[in-house]
Amino acid sequence: MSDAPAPPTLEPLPDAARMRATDAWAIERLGIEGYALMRTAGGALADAALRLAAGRRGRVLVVCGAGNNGGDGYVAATRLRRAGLAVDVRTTVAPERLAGDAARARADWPGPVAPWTGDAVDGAAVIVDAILGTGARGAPRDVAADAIGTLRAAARRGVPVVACDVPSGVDATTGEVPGDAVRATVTVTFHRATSGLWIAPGKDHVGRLEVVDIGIPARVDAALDAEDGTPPAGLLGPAVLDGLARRDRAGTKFRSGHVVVCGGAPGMTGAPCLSARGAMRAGAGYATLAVAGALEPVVAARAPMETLTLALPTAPDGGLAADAAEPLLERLGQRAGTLVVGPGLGRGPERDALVRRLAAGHDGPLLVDADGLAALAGDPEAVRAHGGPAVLTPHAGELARLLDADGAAVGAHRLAHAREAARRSDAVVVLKGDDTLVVAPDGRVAISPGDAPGLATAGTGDVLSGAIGALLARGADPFHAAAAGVWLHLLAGRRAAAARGVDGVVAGDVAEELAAARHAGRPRG
Ligand SMILES: NC(=O)C1=CN([C@@H]2O[C@H](COP(=O)(O)OP(=O)(O)OC[C@H]3O[C@@H](n4cnc5c(N)ncnc54)[C@H](O)[C@@H]3O)[C@@H](O)[C@H]2O)[C@H](O)CC1
Ligand SMILES: [K+]
Repeated sequence: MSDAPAPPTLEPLPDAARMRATDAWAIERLGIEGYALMRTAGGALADAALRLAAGRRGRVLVVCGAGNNGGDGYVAATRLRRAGLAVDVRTTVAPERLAGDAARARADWPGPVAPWTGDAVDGAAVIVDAILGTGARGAPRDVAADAIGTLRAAARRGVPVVACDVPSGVDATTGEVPGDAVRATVTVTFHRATSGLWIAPGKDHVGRLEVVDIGIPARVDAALDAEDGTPPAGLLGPAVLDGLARRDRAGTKFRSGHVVVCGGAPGMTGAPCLSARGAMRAGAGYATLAVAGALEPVVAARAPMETLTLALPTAPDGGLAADAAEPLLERLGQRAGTLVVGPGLGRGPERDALVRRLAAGHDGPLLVDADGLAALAGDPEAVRAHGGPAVLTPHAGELARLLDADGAAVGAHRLAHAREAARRSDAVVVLKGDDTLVVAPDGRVAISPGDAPGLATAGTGDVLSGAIGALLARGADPFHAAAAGVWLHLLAGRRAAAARGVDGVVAGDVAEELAAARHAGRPRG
């Protein structure tokens, strides 16, 4: 059973290399003048600065770097001056280092250009950051580093900052912030937002994001997609729901998808129940809670009434025993189940052995979450023993443990670590956060737009595991199931917050809202 083959079309988020290729294609193959692109870009930057300057007294400070990002800054300065504003242009490099369009933009600026000094921010009403763009490499160095630090301090004091294309110091591809970075009020980016603008920690420097059409035709993206093996990252949106299988008149509860949630331990019986509830509300026709026999009565009492329970061997500590694997595998095989292992599972050698035996023995879709991931600490390769589609759903701390990496390093290099986990496990990895990243072993990436603070509460991860499990059970391929599950969960979180207030949301509300999230705007879906 497989869903529609066409991949969902999400808003593309190219990396810096793809943006350069796009630029080059438009200029070299379509004959679009590079300086025309720069004039449009700089004009949009000036418009954003004008809006921020309204009602504020003082000069606009435009800080220009060595490349075309600085070139956009000179164009913006020229426009702002023409609009009647006092403009102070500062440069982080000697003007003779400028070349090409940037040198031309510098020459077209009718005012003086002074070298960067820290006191330039004094009395500035608005600052335009045109220091580093998609051509930046590594942590800011030299004068650029000094200027970025000063701009950051000015922003902290409340001076609005417009970033040109990307806040200087943020890596446009990965969202990494290797040194200091500008914190923008508004980031004006050109043609398409790059992936780094949506990935933490860079995402937190972007402020309001404006994507401006600078006249590069969409067919350039299509031509480059056809040339490249791996498409650019995509921003999750409603299109991710396209192609998901739906129930039909001739269907049965098993055809709607069977999810088996394996988890639960003394003191943690709610987690598997929330996961099962998420699965049922995301479309599963049938859900089974596979738990330690000693806990089965408790779980049965708490579980959604539409679910079944399966009592399995209990370990001396009251959680699941390693030899629960065989009866569970038998049940999975009988009823073509998707296995979600981990919610509230608890830790310890019995669980370590159980998770490994399940991964190796189950050949249907598998999702490993929470304590299930802890059982694979330092050994994501263990998932490779699993023959079928697999999804891992760690948050940063769980991913650090899985990879035996430093927690702070995972936070600073989220995309790189998610990619490493996907490569080593050969599974789709969902690295959870405000910028949830969905990464496939073949290099595909989908990024959540986030902005659902109501989800920051206990148990919402369990609901997500069930939702993705339901989509896997219905036959979606693991990347599509994971991406669609993350999107539905995000919408459900926003809906729950709209109904209850951000601080009143509990995980059960999110599970209940999954159904409405799936059907919103798609009455038949
Ligand atoms: N997207 C488009 O189609 C257009 C984009 N435009 C703008 O062009 C920049 C990219 O320009 P580029 O010259 O390639 O790179 P930068 O401006 O980012 O400058 C690179 C320059 O900076 C120096 N440098 C690199 N790394 C560091 C560092 N870590 N510390 C200090 N200095 C550094 C080095 O000298 C490099 O040469 C894009 O962002 C848009 O703003 C076009 O204007 C319109 C079309
Ligand atoms: K910039």
